[in-house]
Amino acid sequence: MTERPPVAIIMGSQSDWETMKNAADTLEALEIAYDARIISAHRTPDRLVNFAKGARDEGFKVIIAGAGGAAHLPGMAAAMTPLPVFGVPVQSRALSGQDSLLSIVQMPAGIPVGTLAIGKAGAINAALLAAAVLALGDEDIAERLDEWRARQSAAVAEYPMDDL
Ligand SMILES: Nc1c(C(=O)O)ncn1[C@@H]1O[C@H](COP(=O)(O)O)[C@@H](O)[C@H]1O
Repeated sequence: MTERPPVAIIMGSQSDWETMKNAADTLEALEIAYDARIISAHRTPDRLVNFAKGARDEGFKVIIAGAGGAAHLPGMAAAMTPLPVFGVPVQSRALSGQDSLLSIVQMPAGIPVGTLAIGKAGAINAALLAAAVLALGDEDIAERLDEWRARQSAAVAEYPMDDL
């Protein structure tokens, strides 16, 4: 039997993929399998209910949810699953992602969403946090995460250069 991906990346629209692909690429760099799906609390509510209620039984361990504007997806997913949900505010055109950020971050006590930064950095960090959660119970992932960080440190020059 092939092992089920531990991470689900869900997003409100195809238009979010440009941002959320950064989470997928980061997971790939860490050799962590994921399943990416378009699910909208607004446009595909039944798909959300089916996914969120069944996510744990499907074998997922962490959910990364990206959405823009009135970004209800991460919170609604969190309401229907006990799995940790990391929310990525996608940068909206009208309000530069401020709307996405505030929609995701300001959850009522009792249903947490771990909210990341707006856009690409948030998507990358959501993947790294997902990896950190998985690393608690998986030494191979822990090792790959350490190596990833070491590579990142090594790539930062110690002194600034002119004419780059
Ligand atoms: N915030 C949500 C939800 C949701 O929260 O369920 N569903 C779609 N959307 C967002 O609408 C924006 C515009 O979507 P379109 O580009 O499809 O018009 C996207 O950023 C999406 O995440």
